[in-house]
Amino acid sequence: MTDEYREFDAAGVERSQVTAEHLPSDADIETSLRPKDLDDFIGQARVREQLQLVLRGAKLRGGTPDHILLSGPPGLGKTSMAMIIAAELGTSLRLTSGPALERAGDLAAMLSNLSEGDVLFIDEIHRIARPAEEMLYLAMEDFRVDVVVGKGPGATSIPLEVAPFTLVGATTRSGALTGPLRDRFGFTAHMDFYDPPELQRILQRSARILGIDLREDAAAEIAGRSRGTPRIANRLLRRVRDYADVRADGVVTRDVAKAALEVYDVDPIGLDRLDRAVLGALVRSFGGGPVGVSTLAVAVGEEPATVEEVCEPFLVRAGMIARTPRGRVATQAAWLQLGLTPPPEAATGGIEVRAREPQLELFDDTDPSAHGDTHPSDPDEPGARP
Ligand SMILES: Nc1ncnc2c1ncn2[C@@H]1O[C@H](COP(=O)(O)OP(=O)(O)OP(=O)(O)O)[C@@H](O)[C@H]1O
Ligand SMILES: [Mg+2]
Repeated sequence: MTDEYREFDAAGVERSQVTAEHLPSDADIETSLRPKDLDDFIGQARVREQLQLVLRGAKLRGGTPDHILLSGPPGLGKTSMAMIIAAELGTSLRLTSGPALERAGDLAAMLSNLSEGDVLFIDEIHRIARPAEEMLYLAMEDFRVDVVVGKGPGATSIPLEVAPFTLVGATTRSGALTGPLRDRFGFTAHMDFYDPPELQRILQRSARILGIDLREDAAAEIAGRSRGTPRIANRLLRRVRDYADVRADGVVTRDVAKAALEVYDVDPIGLDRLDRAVLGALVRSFGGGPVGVSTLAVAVGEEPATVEEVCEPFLVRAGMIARTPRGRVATQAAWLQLGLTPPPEAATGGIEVRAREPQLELFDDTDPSAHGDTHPSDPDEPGARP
């Protein structure tokens, strides 16, 4: 591994190659790999179709489209999509982020600089400060802002016109948005994890751009370990390229990809260090749950937000964690993933888990052979069936 690609966290621990978080080393490469227009954007067929209608409709009428909210886990293409929206509209994109808009004045300056039809992109919009958020309501609805000058009884508010613009907000936590803000978006696009064939096409496109000789079965292998996330797929591709260049003849075959991913500790379904830590804590320290997300975060030494936004969505999607009103619960798949026998009351995944009731029937009315898993009853295992 070359040093320029290595990332370390505050504690000096090397960052995993498979987290979906945006790392500084991504910056340049991501720019070159970003899809440029809607046709170039692979996957998210539904979102693309919906967006196309929103954008074309506005173009036909010669107006600006409604404000658009893009929501979904990190690395699925929200920023790319915002850039595409501006490109499709043939307007310019102004970029900022929620945490940068601490004071309403910052936002007022941004808004008053917009030209008609511009796209204003606010990344991490759920982190916008309250005063800026209130100013945004008015700007989104009436295309004006009230700038307060002075303090106390002498303060006056000066109304300021804002050119009609389209706000594109991106968030990894649409649930954290206040109701009034969410209501002011005319269209919300939910970006979902990509399936392996889509990731394979993304990898092949990236390989073409980066000049990597990537064989089809190798692309499939990497796609399967990318956690449904294009950013991770592209990152793994770069790691596999390093390996191919250093230890092979530069050609990425399936065997080269497999060997490389093994070196980088990417497990066959793409779980990373944090995923495994969360599953391990949930199962081993909390007996499978239910446990609150902040308790879980403390147990693995991470911020609750990271566990909730970066790690959990994929584990839920992979059917390993269930969210219940009483907390997070490990499903049978999670126990099996860790090589442990699931207790009888473990959820099967994707179902609502009920409060303390005898759940033995849960197994009895499923045909074990149907999912190739016989749930052996180990007499030493607590909770094993007689
Ligand atoms: N549909 C896609 N087709 C091809 N490449 C994609 C696609 N979606 C994302 N990518 C690639 O993944 C990278 C990450 O995407 P992007 O930065 O848009 O994600 P994001 O959702 O904004 O992430 P974050 O929440 O961390 O800001 C991009 O550089 C791009 O190369
Ligand atoms: Mg982004």
